[in-house]
Amino acid sequence: MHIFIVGSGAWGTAMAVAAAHPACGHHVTLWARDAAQAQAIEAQRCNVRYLPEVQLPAGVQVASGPLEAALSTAGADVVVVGTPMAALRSTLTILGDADITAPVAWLCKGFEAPAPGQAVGLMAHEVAAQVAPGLRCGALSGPSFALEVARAQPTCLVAASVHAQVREALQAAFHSPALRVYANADIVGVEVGGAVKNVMAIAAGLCDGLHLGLNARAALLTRGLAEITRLGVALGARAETFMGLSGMGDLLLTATGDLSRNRKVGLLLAEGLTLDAAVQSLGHVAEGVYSARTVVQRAQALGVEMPIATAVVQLLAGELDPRAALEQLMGRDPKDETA
Ligand SMILES: NC(=O)C1=CN([C@@H]2O[C@H](COP(=O)(O)OP(=O)(O)OC[C@H]3O[C@@H](n4cnc5c(N)ncnc54)[C@H](O)[C@@H]3O)[C@@H](O)[C@H]2O)C=CC1
Ligand SMILES: O=C(CO)COP(=O)(O)O
Repeated sequence: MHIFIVGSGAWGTAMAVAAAHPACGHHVTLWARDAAQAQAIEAQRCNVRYLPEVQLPAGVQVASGPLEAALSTAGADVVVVGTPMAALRSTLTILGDADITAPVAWLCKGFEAPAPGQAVGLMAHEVAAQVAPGLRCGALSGPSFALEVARAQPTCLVAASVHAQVREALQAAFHSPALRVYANADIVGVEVGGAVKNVMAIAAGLCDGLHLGLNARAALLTRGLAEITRLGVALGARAETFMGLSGMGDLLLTATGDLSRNRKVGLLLAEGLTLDAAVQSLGHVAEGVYSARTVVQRAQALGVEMPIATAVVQLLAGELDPRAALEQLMGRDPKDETA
């Protein structure tokens, strides 16, 4: 197969490496918006800026220049959008205008900040429905740190789409002995799980950075998953999805794994860094920082309570310090666990 990946950050590059690995054996075009970055990746056969120490297999070809032209030259079987959420709308607009007929999948995990003239921020599949309704598309998500995938360490992903053709194309493109790709028709659940776990991972970083203890972290993850599930179900997802790879799986990984950028934001805030300083020090996107407010707005609009996510929003806005957030959460009235 020929796979075209838009965006050459850590994750786009790792997925290019995975698909071109001899175990998968596909031909990949990795498109970078910055020509100088594309040249550097090609010259070194390594993305030193975003994924150092991993060599690109021979099957990866690096491209740049106008995206429309690169896409039409490539004639890809699958197109993958590996940009952050903030660039999804503009990228899907280009793909929609180019009348791409191949299946399209995005890798980003977030909720959009409200676009101009829009009351609420959208999930990725809602953005696609707005700007590129003709695309056959879906999400590729699940617990997966880029570095481990690029090193062919065992990983499971989930391909989510309402179109069986898209789910099957993603499995054909990426399934290998190192990378199992499950299919799930519940795109709402998969997207909510992938986006909201980033917000919970910021909270988990804070929890660990403040040395609140293992009990506290287990409580945070469990009640965090309850919040994620409540919001997802209210948005139309199936509750079972949140016990899967994009729910519990990605929450566990991101909230406890030190490769997570979202968790790192929480750890750095606990050290007393400002949000700007924490974000600057990452050198990569931490989607939870940008999604948290939209997540809470969508929850409020549906009458869904999300006390942990709400505390994260207040913390990120500088309206609450971590200790006050803890008091706010622990001071809530007793509740029925399953309510
Ligand atoms: N890094 C990881 O382990 C994983 C990341 N993700 C998700 O994938 C998305 C991308 O993450 P990373 O690659 O890690 O981010 P990153 O911060 O490493 O790289 C972002 C890349 O996107 C590029 N970019 C930004 N705007 C663009 C545009 N308009 N067109 C083309 N390229 C553009 C940047 O130049 C940069 O190369 C995020 O939503 C993240 O949550 C999902 C699973 C794993
Ligand atoms: O989504 C991820 C792992 O599945 C990556 O998480 P971070 O963006 O927090 O590094």
